[in-house]
Amino acid sequence: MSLPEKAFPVSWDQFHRDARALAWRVANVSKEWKAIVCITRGGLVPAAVISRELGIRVIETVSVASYHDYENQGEIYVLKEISPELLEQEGEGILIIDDLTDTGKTAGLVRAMMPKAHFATVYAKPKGMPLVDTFITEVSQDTWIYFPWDMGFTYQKPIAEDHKG
Ligand SMILES: O=P(O)(O)OC[C@H]1O[C@H](OP(=O)(O)OP(=O)(O)O)[C@H](O)[C@@H]1O
Ligand code: HPA
Ligand SMILES: [Mg+2]
Repeated sequence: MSLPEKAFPVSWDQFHRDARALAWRVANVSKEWKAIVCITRGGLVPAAVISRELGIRVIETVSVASYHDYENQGEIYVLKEISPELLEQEGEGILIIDDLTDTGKTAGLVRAMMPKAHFATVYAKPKGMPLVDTFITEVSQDTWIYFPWDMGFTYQKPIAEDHKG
């Protein structure tokens, strides 16, 4: 697996804060969201935080999978569709949540299913930005975001050891 140039590791604390900030932002867009549609799997965690903050109890999932590694996105596929009742009115009043948008391919695919829904992600890279309505933090395209659910504690070498001649 190839590695990106830059790394942006996110702790659980940071993710919780950023997801809560996203809840504040979308609360200012509407007080009456009919439901959240979260894009699994990454959208599940921010959807839980936003659902709690805004009291939205109807949560639907759409499962889109694509990534193999940093450089090769691979084919994009829908593993689970949105239930037909939620697709009525082209997604009006629906809040779509994902953890991030990168190339924008996932966002483009789900947006096409519900053109009137509001699309929100916690993080956004420049290529995906035009496809989302609200996001919290911009991250450069050559950065890989490391989410807390993908990580574990490991030993860190002291900085001085890398500088020994
Ligand atoms: O803007 P894009 O280039 O389409 O990339 C963004 C998508 O990629 C990741 O999901 P992934 O497909 O890896 O599946 P996962 O959520 O199950 O990890 C991430 O959670 C977004 O959904
Ligand atoms: N981090 C984690 N998953 C991802 C990313 C990223 O930067 N881009 C697309 N899926
Ligand atoms: Mg995803």
